[in-house]
Amino acid sequence: MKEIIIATKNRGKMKDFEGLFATLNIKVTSLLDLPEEIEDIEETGTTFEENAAIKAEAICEKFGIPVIADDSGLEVDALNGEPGVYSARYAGEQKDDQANLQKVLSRLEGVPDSKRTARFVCVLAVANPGELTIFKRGECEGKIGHKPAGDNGFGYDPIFYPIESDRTMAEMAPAEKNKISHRRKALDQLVNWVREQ
Ligand SMILES: O=c1[nH]c(=O)c2ncn([C@@H]3O[C@H](COP(=O)(O)OP(=O)(O)OP(=O)(O)O)[C@@H](O)[C@H]3O)c2[nH]1
Ligand SMILES: [Mg+2]
Repeated sequence: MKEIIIATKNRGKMKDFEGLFATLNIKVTSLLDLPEEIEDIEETGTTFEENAAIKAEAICEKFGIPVIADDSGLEVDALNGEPGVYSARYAGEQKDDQANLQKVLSRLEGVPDSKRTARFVCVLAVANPGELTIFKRGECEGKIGHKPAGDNGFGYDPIFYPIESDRTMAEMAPAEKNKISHRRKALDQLVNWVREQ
């Protein structure tokens, strides 16, 4: 079985990836699974692409092997695209999913359903030693609800209704989220690209 490192410390993302890569017969290892502790990588970019490249290239350089990184987030139209690249730390440095989603809900108070459109974005960067980093992007359109619902997933999943769904992403089974998610779409693009090589 092939193995690939995903430059992430986010357990929610890793759960998604484990499901997504299982069908490809690839074992995924996160930065939390490595024997040595990996220092936090500062995400100084202002785009998903920049931050994904920073993470993938830092770990690729350290180990000299191919690495995938995921930079992702939620863009809410009524908030001019916020929280965007700052999704993980929207309510502060402690990366608190509950506080983050409550902040979105309170900023959207009084905003009618028709204006609660949003999307999840996922950019995957693949860094290979001595090669240019490549990027694949996936987006999942939806709407922000009025209160959290569901216990699955992570982050903003309990307040995000994918388009034409009457359930939030946190109310969906993991396999169901993995059929329609931004992460799934970005990975599909990446798999297609690999097949074309
Ligand atoms: O409900 C959600 N379902 C998702 O599927 C999803 N994907 C991303 N997000 C949000 O966007 C941040 C990523 O920020 P991010 O890419 O910098 O990752 P992170 O800092 O959490 O971990 P790392 O991969 O950098 O180690 C996350 O923390 C979440 O708040 C999601 N929320
Ligand atoms: Mg991060």
